Amino acid sequence: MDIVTAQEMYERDQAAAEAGLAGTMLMENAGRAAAYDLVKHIQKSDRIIVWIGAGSNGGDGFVIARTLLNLGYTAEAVQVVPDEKIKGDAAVHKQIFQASGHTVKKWTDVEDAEGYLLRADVSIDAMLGIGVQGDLREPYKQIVQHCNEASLLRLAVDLPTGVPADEGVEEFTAYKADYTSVIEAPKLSAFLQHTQPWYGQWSVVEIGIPSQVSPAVRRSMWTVEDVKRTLPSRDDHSHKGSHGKGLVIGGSLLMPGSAAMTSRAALRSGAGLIAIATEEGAVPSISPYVQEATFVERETMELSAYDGVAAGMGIGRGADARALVHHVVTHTKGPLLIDADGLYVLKDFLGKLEKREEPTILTPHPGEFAHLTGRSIKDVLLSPFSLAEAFARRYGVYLVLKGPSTIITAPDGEQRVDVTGNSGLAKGGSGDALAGILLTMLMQSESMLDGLSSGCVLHGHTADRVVQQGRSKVDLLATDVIEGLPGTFRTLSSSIT
Ligand SMILES: NC(=O)C1=CN([C@@H]2O[C@H](COP(=O)(O)OP(=O)(O)OC[C@H]3O[C@@H](n4cnc5c(N)ncnc54)[C@H](O)[C@@H]3O)[C@@H](O)[C@H]2O)[C@@H](O)CC1
Ligand SMILES: [K+]
Repeated sequence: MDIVTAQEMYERDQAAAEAGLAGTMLMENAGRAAAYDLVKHIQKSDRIIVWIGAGSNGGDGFVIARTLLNLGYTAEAVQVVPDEKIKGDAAVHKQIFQASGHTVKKWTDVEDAEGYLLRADVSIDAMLGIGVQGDLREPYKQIVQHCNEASLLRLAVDLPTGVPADEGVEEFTAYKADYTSVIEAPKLSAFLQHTQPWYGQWSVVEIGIPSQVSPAVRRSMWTVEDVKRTLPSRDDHSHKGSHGKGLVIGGSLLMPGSAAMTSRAALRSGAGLIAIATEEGAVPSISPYVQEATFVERETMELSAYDGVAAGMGIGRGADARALVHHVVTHTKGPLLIDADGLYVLKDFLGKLEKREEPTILTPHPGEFAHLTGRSIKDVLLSPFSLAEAFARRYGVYLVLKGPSTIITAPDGEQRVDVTGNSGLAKGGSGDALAGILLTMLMQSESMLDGLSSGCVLHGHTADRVVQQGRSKVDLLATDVIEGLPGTFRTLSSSIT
């Protein structure tokens, strides 16, 4: 499913119009689709207010109110702006609403706003959508404040009023939705840490724009269904060499667990062979946890003898670590993933990445990405899509920017978003497990972007499954996720079991 900016959404509407789907038709489709989606959250006995703003989001509101009344719900349409502001397609639908025998109520006629809201059970916000610019003006602001304080179910259409569609906007006042029915495609703000909570739960309603006419968007969600569709199958005649021979360069005397978890996660994800290059003193702690792995010495390791290398977890941030990662970056010929401490020390010679011919994969969380880019974490969280794209293009790398919505960016700027996983993953070790899964995926997948996206979903989806099956978000450990991988592979494809 595509993820769009406001501009891309307008281009899509425009393309539909050129194909003959007039704005009024799309509005009818959007309003009806949203109404049928929203009623899943509404009881027949509920008293509903539909708030209608000045633009096309308000136009959707007239269609929604008419549809709800047709279905026998108790709904009032409240127009929050003067009549002359209702124009174009929205005016057409206002007229249809009135010609159907319904009355449009005006916000200016509402006396005792608090009492009015107290009598309602459900509020449907069709005030503003992707057209919002700057902070809310009146009367939107006071209506939003009243609604946010009232104890009613808050539903929204396309976006909660006031939430910007795009990234980069820090300050705004917005309607706090419990649920949002998103029109046609999710907007960037549905995935950002500071805007996503305003949506509540959300899902997307399809409004009839033919995909053939939609301008291509190089940004989409990657889901369990996509993993099922693309996961490499395991040939009956395969041998251990067919599934990838990987090298994990990580761990140290004080941090042996990281390399252990990365290696075990790689093997649990189907890698054929895993070798570990670690500090000698760490071997006794690592080997019992991952008996299938072999060990090589860092001084003599053959960096080009592997189908994939993952480096950096638990190596520390000192001069030795820096020299190690420099050596790895300049001598590894095949695909190379760098994580954790490796990213920290990489900062000093980022330019070396541009010279690599085989894929480089960096897997930072926002703090590590802030360090790599010299930006603040706040900037990264405000504009992760554009910063990730610029970085991936500049250094020619695949960037896996981890978070509740993980953004995977290819060197050509194409982006995927994985929203699986839960707060139980916000713990030490999660990144090590993910790096191991990604190491295997990058050795086995025909498309690097598909493989990395699937690796992220495998990790998050497994965490979700393990939590559903008895662990909680409080006690979930990275090792639980690794041991949950077999269950995930079993459920994903019959050809894998
Ligand atoms: N053909 C289309 O374009 C379709 C549009 N659709 C709906 O239309 C919406 C986009 O419509 P519009 O482009 O008219 O935009 P909006 O309906 O989001 O809002 C535009 C209006 O908001 C006012 N406004 C902007 N910022 C404001 C602020 N800070 N305070 C107060 N008022 C402000 C503008 O003056 C304008 O009157 C989508 O979100 C979607 O809900 C759907 O009906 C599907 C089809
Ligand atoms: K809205």
